[in-house]
Amino acid sequence: MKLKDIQYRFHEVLDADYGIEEVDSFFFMLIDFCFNVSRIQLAMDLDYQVKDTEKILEALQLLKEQKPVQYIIGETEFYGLTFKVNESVLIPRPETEELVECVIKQTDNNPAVNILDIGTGSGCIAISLAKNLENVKVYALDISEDALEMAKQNAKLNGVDVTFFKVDILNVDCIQHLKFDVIVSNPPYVREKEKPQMKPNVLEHEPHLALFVEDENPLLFYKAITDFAKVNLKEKGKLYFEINEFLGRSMITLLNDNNFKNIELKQDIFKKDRMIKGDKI
Ligand SMILES: C[S@@+](CC[C@H](N)C(=O)[O-])C[C@H]1O[C@@H](n2cnc3c(N)ncnc32)[C@H](O)[C@@H]1O
Repeated sequence: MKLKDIQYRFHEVLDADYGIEEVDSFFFMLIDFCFNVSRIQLAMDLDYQVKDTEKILEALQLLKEQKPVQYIIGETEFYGLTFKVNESVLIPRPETEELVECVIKQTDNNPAVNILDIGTGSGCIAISLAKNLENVKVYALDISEDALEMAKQNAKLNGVDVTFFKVDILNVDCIQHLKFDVIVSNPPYVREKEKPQMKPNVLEHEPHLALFVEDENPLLFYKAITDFAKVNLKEKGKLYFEINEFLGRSMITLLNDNNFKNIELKQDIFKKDRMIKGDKI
């Protein structure tokens, strides 16, 4: 079968759900994954033929069912690194790369540093920091055994040493003895009431444990992590959060009320409040 005919079929089946550009991007990712054929190779040979089409047509069906392409392929890219992903971990987002960038810039020239990533999921934050910073010891925790399994595979894949713990940060007691220079977290922050605005591929396939928090207590995780940081950050240690774009002001108040200083609220590339940092005095 000609690849061009498969591309035509992709557009026929998926354009109404995703739009032309996104469907092309799925198609090119999938021909690379299924046949090891690049977009350029196809452009140079428009009659390119493939034999075993079962895998790509199955992927087309899964996309129609709103399964994210990253779960179909089983991996994604984050901060220039490859991460394995499955439905037990959130697909790492570009906004989170900005958080990593910010931690790296502010940690770069420091001597030996202990870092903790809370709610590590795929391990994307912890592993990117371990890969890009020298003289760091990186720890990461999550409540989900399955997510930790994936994160451990990703640490191995990227050749870094990260110590993982299974911990419920809302009921934490077992790592009280460790002190950190940096604590970073992208915890669950989507309020249940925001569900109607979410796309079905996120809502139906990504882990709700990673996404949602009750409407009545949207800062639940931030409060617990701030309390934890008050005890477990070293003096002058830094606390970094990715945040819900609607809760920037409340987050400033939370950090202020807990005596954090040099608070910086930052926006992402879409000009939405997305990151906050505070220093423990
Ligand atoms: C928004 S995801 C972030 C995943 C990853 N750090 C990232 O940025 O892509 C939040 C993570 O917090 C974890 N989590 C949820 N409740 C938790 C709890 N009570 N204690 C520890 N981790 C929790 C979820 O399993 C999920 O991996």
